[in-house]
Amino acid sequence: MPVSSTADEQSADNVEGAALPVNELFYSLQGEGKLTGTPSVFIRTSGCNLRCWFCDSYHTSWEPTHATMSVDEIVEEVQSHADADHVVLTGGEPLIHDEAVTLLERLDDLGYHTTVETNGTIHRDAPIDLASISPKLASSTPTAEKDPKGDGEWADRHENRRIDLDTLGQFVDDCDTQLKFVVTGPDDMPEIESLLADIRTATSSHIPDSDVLLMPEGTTRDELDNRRKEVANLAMEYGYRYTPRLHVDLWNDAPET
Ligand SMILES: C[S@@+](CC[C@H](N)C(=O)[O-])C[C@H]1O[C@@H](n2cnc3c(N)ncnc32)[C@H](O)[C@@H]1O
Ligand SMILES: Nc1nc2[nH]cc(C(=O)O)c2c(=O)[nH]1
Ligand code: SF4
Ligand SMILES: [Mg+2]
Repeated sequence: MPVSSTADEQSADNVEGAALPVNELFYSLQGEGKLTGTPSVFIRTSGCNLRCWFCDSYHTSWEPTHATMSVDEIVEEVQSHADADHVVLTGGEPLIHDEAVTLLERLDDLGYHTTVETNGTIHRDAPIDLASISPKLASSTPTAEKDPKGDGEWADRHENRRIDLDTLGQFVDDCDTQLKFVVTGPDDMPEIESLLADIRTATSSHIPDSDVLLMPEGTTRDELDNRRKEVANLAMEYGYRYTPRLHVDLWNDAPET
């Protein structure tokens, strides 16, 4: 479903009941994490509380764009992909929206397996089969040199918001989780190690190393060609999993993939 209206152009006034700003909704293969390769319907909401400089979904964060869809319309479109029994709710940051809970409850009632792709800063009580948490490292901060849009105006806000240990602990307590770190290079590893130790302290649940995934930063095949081997070697060195970005390998940076 191509979506081109902007937040300002379309209001929720003509949508009945619970509604969400949807940037795109499409059928693809899960490209990241433990369920890589699983046919899945993706619902990408718009709006985010962070601003990673590398965000591969620029039109949900730096320049949010969306159509407003009711939960009924979203569910109907999900069901039109008759062969899918997995749904991925992503964004943007999907959990900034109250109505994400209503949507997840409806999908759960219908028997779908739900994965939520989240930055782990907002926890909600909702039926989530896999919380795919990607805590943001210092290397994600949009400093003046890296800011894709301005001069680092978001850097402080991003830095202050990107990690909330209590919230991360709550996710691990409540849900099946994977911790999926975007890795830009070996310099990220000490922060991953110390953050993981802190999260393990913040939860009573065990986090096995097999639930920790290293994913190379990169939005195009060329960028991944330059980084994937180094990140794979780091996964072996530290005993964590490596996750590819299968959709980028297959379709590069095409929308709705
Ligand atoms: C666009 S985010 C949306 C969900 C949520 N806001 C988050 O960051 O987890 C979806 C996934 O893409 C990852 N991601 C975003 N930009 C990336 C990049 N340039 N390289 C690798 N992964 C990236 C995020 O870390 C997250 O795992
Ligand atoms: N195929 C595919 N798999 C994905 N897994 C997580 C994604 C996301 O943007 O959250 C994503 C995505 O954008 N495409
Ligand atoms: S938290 Fe996710 S959606 Fe938000 S800017 Fe970072 S990668 Fe993009
Ligand atoms: Mg993506």
